[in-house]
Amino acid sequence: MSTHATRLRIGIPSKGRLSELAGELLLQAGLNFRRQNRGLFAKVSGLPIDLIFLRTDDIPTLCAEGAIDIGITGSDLVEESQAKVSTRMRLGVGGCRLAICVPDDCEIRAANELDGKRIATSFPSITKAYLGQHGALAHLVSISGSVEVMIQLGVADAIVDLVETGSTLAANRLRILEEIGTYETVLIQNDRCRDVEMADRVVRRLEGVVIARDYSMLEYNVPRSSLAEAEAITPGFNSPTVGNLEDPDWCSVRVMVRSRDVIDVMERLEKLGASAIFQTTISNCRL
Ligand SMILES: Nc1ncnc2c1ncn2[C@@H]1O[C@H](COP(=O)(O)OP(=O)(O)OP(=O)(O)O)[C@@H](O)[C@H]1O
Ligand SMILES: O=P(O)(O)OC[C@H]1O[C@H](OP(=O)(O)OP(=O)(O)O)[C@H](O)[C@@H]1O
Ligand SMILES: [Mg+2]
Repeated sequence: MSTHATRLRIGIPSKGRLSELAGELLLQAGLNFRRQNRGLFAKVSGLPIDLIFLRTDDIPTLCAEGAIDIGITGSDLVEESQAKVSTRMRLGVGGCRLAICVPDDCEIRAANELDGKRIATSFPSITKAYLGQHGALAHLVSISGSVEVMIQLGVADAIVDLVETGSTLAANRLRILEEIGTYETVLIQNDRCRDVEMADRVVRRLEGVVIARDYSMLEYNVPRSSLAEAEAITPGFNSPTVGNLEDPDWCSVRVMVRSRDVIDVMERLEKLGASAIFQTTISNCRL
């Protein structure tokens, strides 16, 4: 039986690209829930936590207002909303850029040339601030989606929108004029959290998953004479674990390595004389 008088409320995207990413992260962190078809509320099994399924762009405001204690949303939406919330952690997913874009064949070369032009965007606040810093006062047309088509529709001369792969820009014959910022999915928290202890527990669980997704465990044997060099290649998250082998001239090493660096690290260790080098996946961790 829980001793918590109140239940922690976590807001997560109900649909869209962040919805699945957020759900997977929570499940991997042991926050098990079952969402009924199109349901907007779910209990987390065995913990005093409720999940509320909300629109991604409403999550910063609802968190600042105290309707939810913590929430998962895009850092772009947090900035745009100017909501008074703290960013507890970056979740390592949903990376994208916000950029000013103009037609491929357009003469404009810098943001200050946009003075007096019409700009369509779902990010009017960030756009206004950025243009202001660059000496341009533009007429903003606030749109909630399909922003890239607005120039063709004759509504705008330029747009400010999110870019990930750049394929939407290419399909609409647009190019990036200037990049305003880079963003990713974050966990936010309000200052009047109902259960700070439980919120910290959720953060620790998510940290375990986010770090585990980024790192692999590498194990190898190396001659003791080369250990210092091997440790320089694989310094580990804190420090490598070194063990003895039957042969006193050799030792074994277990160490965390960023997954994207593993192939390169393996090659360097092999050159150094290491053998029996194994990479294993980490599915969760506490450091
Ligand atoms: N390629 C991308 N385009 C837009 N947003 C992205 C992209 N990659 C990551 N994101 C992040 O996802 C957030 C949008 O998430 P949301 O859950 O609203 O998904 P969506 O698929 O854009 O939904 P919608 O159908 O409302 O457009 C952005 O604010 C941003 O933080
Ligand atoms: O660089 P890319 O990989 O092409 O991704 C960027 C595009 O994806 C998003 O649109 P979304 O799919 O959310 O549609 P929307 O315009 O209806 O929001 C965003 O608004 C861009 O249009
Ligand atoms: Mg969208």
